[in-house]
Amino acid sequence: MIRAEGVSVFIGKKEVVSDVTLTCKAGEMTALIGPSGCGKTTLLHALGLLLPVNKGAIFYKEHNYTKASTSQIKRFWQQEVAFILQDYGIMDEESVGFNVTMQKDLFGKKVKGDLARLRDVLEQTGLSNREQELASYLSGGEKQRLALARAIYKNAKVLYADEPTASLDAKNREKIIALFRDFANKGYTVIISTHDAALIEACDVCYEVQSNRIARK
Ligand SMILES: Nc1ncnc2c1ncn2[C@@H]1O[C@H](COP(=O)(O)OP(=O)(O)OP(=O)(O)O)[C@@H](O)[C@H]1O
Repeated sequence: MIRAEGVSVFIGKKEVVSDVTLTCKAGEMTALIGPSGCGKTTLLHALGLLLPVNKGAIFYKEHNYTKASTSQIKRFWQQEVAFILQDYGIMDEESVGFNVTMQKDLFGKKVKGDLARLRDVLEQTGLSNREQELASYLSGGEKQRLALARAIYKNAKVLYADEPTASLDAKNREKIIALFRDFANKGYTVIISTHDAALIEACDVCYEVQSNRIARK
């Protein structure tokens, strides 16, 4: 569970996120919605501790992370969460397999980790048999699916996604929405910034960033 209490974020002198109080519950998909430029990505980044907040606090499991040390925040990123962001967080010069498992010999190219599970998550995300390929060969939509494969492999407890279906065709969109649903059904927290009507429809809670309104289905 991720909770924002009275959170405001300024970029320069501009208040981009204003006094947000929001709980993103475990087992639910929460959509951050609103017109372009209203602050969805900024709020998503603040909820993921990628951006400092200027007012208020972010809580994870009742622990106030606004006061956390750098090492506590790093542990949160490494052990608890996964990000599917617009700039992907994918290492282009590494293989697909490495990008999922994040394990290999220091100077080798061999993919390490749990290979059966790696192949399973690649199949789930429509990237079967591509573990040896360089990530730079993937399209934008494939890279987003690769980031989701990493999140599933990692068993992340909180998933942050920024416009995750923006560059997908209808078939892959459906597949990815179903995977997000599975994630939430396992009891994990899913937070998604999106304009996609089909994805919004699949969410349990919608938060309108501009008006600070919450709609629960
Ligand atoms: N690094 C930055 N420097 C200056 N302004 C920024 C920066 N990041 C965001 N902004 C501004 O903050 C506002 C909110 O941006 P944000 O990306 O959070 O909006 P968004 O709702 O996610 O938009 P979109 O739907 O178009 O992705 C915008 O006006 C944007 O120009």
